[in-house]
Amino acid sequence: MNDVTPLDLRIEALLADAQYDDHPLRGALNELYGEFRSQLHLIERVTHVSDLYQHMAREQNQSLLERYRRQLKKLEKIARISDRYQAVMRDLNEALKDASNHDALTGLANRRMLMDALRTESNRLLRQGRPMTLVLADIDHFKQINDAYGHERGDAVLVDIARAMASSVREYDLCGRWGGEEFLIVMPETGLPEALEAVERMRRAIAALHVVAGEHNVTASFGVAEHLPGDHLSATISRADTALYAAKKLGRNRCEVAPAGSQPASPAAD
Ligand SMILES: Nc1nc2c(ncn2[C@@H]2O[C@H](COP(=O)(O)OP(=O)(O)OP(=O)(O)O)[C@@H](O)[C@H]2O)c(=O)[nH]1
Repeated sequence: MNDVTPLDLRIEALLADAQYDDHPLRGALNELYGEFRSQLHLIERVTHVSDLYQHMAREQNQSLLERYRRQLKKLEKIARISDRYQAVMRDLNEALKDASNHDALTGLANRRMLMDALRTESNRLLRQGRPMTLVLADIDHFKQINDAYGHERGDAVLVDIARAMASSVREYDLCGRWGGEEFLIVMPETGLPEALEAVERMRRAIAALHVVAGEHNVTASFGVAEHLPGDHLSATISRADTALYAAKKLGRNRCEVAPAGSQPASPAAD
């Protein structure tokens, strides 16, 4: 409501005064004042509607802001869940990769990982023109452990021997389980003299476990073959195997070195 001003009071008093009833300007003043009041009323209504509109717009803005904040919170929650899900998937993938590359019993590299490493290393060494050495190790009289103490004890001995061998090689050598009670050690950029030193460390570490198999302390035999750039992998593995067989024949708990250069196996497996 508009306030009544002193001018309003004055005009209203003039219009009410009987002495001006016949004044020629009275009618015009009355009309003008009436017009003024109705314009004022109109302005008040427009102002009121505008206030209402602004209030509604403010409310709408606030509810939009509120909805935006709620959506943002939901999105943040979804992003957190997605991050956690991705981390779980990453861990699962790692675990899967780890399981597919490692032997479940000993934790060493399995045959698949050994073959991958062999291919990678032989290609790298071919480019660099450098040798590597492969060592096949086989536990002696292992069957007697199983026969005397049971398969579980045999498994435990395999784990101990695997640990002893892996800790006897350098960190860039790869010691893996080739199968059964047989192990393969890949020694990149390694010539025969260094490889034989590592084999001797392994042989001693196994003997030092003092695991008894029947009448024997458990030992291992080793076959060593140098892989020169250009050699076929399958041929080198085969030479190491032949040398291992020779070590067994010559009394076990020893190492034999394959003669250089002979390529007995088919290169098709490379
Ligand atoms: N406990 C256990 N035994 C295994 C495993 N893999 C292979 N073997 C056993 O290892 C034994 C290997 O026996 P053989 O091949 O006769 O060789 P060995 O008794 O070690 O004799 P030499 O190699 O000639 O010195 C077998 O009895 C297999 O059952 C395994 O994962 N766990």
